Amino acid sequence: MKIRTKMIHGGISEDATSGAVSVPIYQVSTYKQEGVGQPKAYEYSRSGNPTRHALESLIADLEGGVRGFAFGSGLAGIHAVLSIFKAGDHIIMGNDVYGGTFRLMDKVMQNFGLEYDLVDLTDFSALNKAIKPTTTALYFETPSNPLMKILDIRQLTEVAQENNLITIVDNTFATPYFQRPLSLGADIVLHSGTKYLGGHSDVVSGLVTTNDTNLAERIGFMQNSIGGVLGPQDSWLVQRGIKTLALRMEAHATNAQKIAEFLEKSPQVSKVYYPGLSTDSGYEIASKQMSGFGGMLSFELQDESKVKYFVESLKYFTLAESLGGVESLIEVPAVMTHASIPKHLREAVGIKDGLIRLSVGIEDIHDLLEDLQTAFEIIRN
Ligand SMILES: Cc1ncc(COP(=O)(O)O)c(C=O)c1O
Ligand SMILES: N[C@@H](CCSC[C@H](N)C(=O)O)C(=O)O
Repeated sequence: MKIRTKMIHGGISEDATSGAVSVPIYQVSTYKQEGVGQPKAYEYSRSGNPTRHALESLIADLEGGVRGFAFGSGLAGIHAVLSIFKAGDHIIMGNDVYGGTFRLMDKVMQNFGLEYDLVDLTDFSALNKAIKPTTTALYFETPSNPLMKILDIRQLTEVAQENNLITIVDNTFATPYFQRPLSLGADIVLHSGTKYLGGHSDVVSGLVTTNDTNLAERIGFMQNSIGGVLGPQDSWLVQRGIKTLALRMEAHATNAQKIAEFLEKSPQVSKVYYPGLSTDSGYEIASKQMSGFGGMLSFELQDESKVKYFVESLKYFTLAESLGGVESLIEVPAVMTHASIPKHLREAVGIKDGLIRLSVGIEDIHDLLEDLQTAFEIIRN
């Protein structure tokens, strides 16, 4: 089955008992048992729920995993995954990750004894130097949030395998439509389902999958033990969102490419970060491992002092945190999505105070370009 068909017919896509072509919302907490300790398919909705199970089987199918897991947020999913490790284990994390992921590692997991180092994973000698006898996993995003840094999944997983490390890839920006890390050697893939998978800025969720049955067992144990599961209504919303993922991702990427090319030509812009530009440092690897470049881009203005004025001058780009919905959003990572990373660390990886991030929606491109053009004119005057 091709990926576009899988989005509609993959996993569990209809109700076995009624024939309903959309899996119903099983709004239930518990299930009648046939005898003492004899549940049928489900026993309690934290441990399993048919609507959530349908979504979980879909993400596994889309990413090529053996089992999927749905959580109440992307961070709840990341927390469950990091919880499979033990105190003293060391994790190497890409140095350009979502601010909340950094905060979870630095301020929460570290208190439980998990150790970590942030490493520039485009630099293989830095990676090799960072590996210690206690290193157990390699964790990264590609494209990364917010610099759209592209990491070579195949090469990184080869290093990880040579050193017995588990590779965990946050595939939120690319989605399984444009990139499937498990097929490139990764062990665990995770998503903020809040973003492109849900696709309509109306649900917070997290999805995880793996192609390793032992890891699936460990993640499943943590999902049930910690309990940060996704509710049935939200599971249904995410599954519905995924049905149109292919169409949306094509539209996001087409618009983002045009906006990136427009920004690159603007005299008021000093730098554009978008892997679909042939001048971008990630273009070559992205062309190899992705089938499209996605809908996210960042840029810097020549005059950093105009950033606030610029982002507040737009009509169709809503000033808001989050991404991946049908509507275009704009934000300033240093003070919004990545404010939880200390300034010196942010600046060391290149997240300047003036960096602007766009989540390019699927509106008419002419309106989006006109909106940006008008804002440039406003700040010039
Ligand atoms: C790349 C990435 N991963 C994970 C997360 C966490 O997801 P959530 O907000 O759904 O917890 C986010 C954003 O929040 C993100 O941008
Ligand atoms: N204020 C929130 C930050 C949400 S960021 C949401 C998303 N990952 C994005 O990058 O836009 C927090 O502190 O958690």
